[in-house]
Amino acid sequence: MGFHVCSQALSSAPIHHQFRYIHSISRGVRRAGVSNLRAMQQEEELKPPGRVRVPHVLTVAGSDSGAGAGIQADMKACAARGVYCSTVVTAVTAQNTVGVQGVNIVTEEFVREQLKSVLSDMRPDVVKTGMLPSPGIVKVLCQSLKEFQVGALVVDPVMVSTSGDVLAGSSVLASFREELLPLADIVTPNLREASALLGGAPLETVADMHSAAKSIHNIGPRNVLVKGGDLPSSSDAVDVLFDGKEFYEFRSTRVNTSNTHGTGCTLASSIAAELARGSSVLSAIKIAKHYVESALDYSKDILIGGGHQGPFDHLMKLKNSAPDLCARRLFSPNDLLLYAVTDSRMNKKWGRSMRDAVKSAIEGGATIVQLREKDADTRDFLEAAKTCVEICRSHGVPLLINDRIDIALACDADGVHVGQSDMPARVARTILGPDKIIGVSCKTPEQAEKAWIDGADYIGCGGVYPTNTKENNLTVGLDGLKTVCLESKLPVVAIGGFGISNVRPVMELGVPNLKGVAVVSALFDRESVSTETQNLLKVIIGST
Ligand SMILES: Nc1ncnc2c1ncn2[C@@H]1O[C@H](COP(=O)(O)OP(=O)(O)OP(=O)(O)O)[C@@H](O)[C@H]1O
Ligand SMILES: Cc1ncc(CO)c(N)n1
Ligand SMILES: [Mg+2]
Repeated sequence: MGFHVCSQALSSAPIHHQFRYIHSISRGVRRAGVSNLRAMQQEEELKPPGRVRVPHVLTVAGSDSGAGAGIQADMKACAARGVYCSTVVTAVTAQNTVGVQGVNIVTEEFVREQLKSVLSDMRPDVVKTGMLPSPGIVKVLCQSLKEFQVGALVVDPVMVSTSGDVLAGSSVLASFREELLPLADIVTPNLREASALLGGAPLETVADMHSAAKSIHNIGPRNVLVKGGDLPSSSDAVDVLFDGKEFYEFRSTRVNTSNTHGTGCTLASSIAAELARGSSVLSAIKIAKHYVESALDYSKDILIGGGHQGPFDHLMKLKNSAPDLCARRLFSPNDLLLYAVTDSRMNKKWGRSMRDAVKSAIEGGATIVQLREKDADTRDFLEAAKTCVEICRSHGVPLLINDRIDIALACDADGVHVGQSDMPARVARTILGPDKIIGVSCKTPEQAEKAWIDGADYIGCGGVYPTNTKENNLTVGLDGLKTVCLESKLPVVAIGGFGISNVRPVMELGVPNLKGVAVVSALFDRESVSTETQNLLKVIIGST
């Protein structure tokens, strides 16, 4: 995305959090009352020791039953940006990807009550408004904003949904112009809303957006962002900001998708979220726009609903549980049956690339693959790992990386395997999140218990037989393996010195937790990896 005119304004300002931008960005809401800074200083003094205040946006908006726009979009956007979001509901809509089927307006009295509950107690940093369906509700809001001061006010002047349905009638226009906009730090109309605020002349070009931004600024808001998501002729998604002095154009690549329901609400609440985190207006817009573009790009091929405009995925996670889209599925202990661990030295010895080694193992029937790379440069390893992820994913086989959490994240592997002196599993889980697979090497029941507590998915136990792929490695033997398996709450894969000749006794131990064997030399220190894998698999299946 490009940012024009004034990029130096984007350098991030010092982080004194709320106090800083309260001085710098806003006037309207605070001008009406006594110093908010003093109130916040007092609050800071009263804060119990050891507790931290978190950035907080209050959204005053309508509910969208389809959850792509409105209150639901605001909450998801704030959550995605790490900001708490409280909600005052102004209307409940029956809405889906086809359009708006019904609107039920909340009474002015009850909007007032919700505002009072939140503003008097929870002290949001920023208020963001969306659907305000009646002049009475706008009035109640403006009164509350004057009574309980906030750090900034972001107004998304929602009037008509993209489906063409009216969410706030023309009677609200006058209230917007006369009461709400003069209090706003930033107002974010789309093309139709900008046109309506200015009496109806259509906006068709970026030049029109510039003059509209300037005219709306005369109504009183401190900043005006005219959004060009619906500009028909533009290959970029261009938004124009006027701050009273200068124009700024924010451009991002137009994502080719029909899943754009709620982009406007999302942009405005992301701007509010960044303001709450202490950004300047310019930085907040830049970050918010980049976020919307990323979320649209991530969601461009998801399918929710049969209408012409679908929602998108604010948290960019939904595809994790859609196997059709990324061929990644949740970990199953049965994946451990024949676990192939690559070895860089063996690959070198046999003149194979990591990619070819992995491909042959999968062709032979390996059910999970771990890349164990001790020699390569990080950059080379990453490139090879990316290729292996593609191969594994196209075969539905999980791919793990030994030890290197950074590589696992960078190549989007399915998880990691860590040893007792690598990154602790608990930290790995925090970094990788709940969806990645984590395995831990364990030799004792105590280590297995710790792996379970730390949130691992399986343990690797060994070396069972002596092996030369690991120096100074204590052998636990079949008895040690059995003890760990009986105690472990996690599924176990046995490792260490396995081949066709000695795998059977392991599989015949008869402990339910033992789910498979992990093999290095017997697959990769051989002429044909796929043949060896196939033959070993036959023995394993034969003995289970
Ligand atoms: N296809 C797209 N690709 C990238 N950015 C987009 C796309 N569509 C909209 N945007 C961006 O999303 C933001 C919201 O723009 P838009 O003009 O669609 O608002 P809106 O019409 O109020 O949204 P809503 O659909 O919620 O009513 C803007 O920053 C816009 O540039
Ligand atoms: C409730 C609600 N607010 C805002 C919009 C605008 O996208 C919508 N469609 N629905
Ligand atoms: Mg739109």
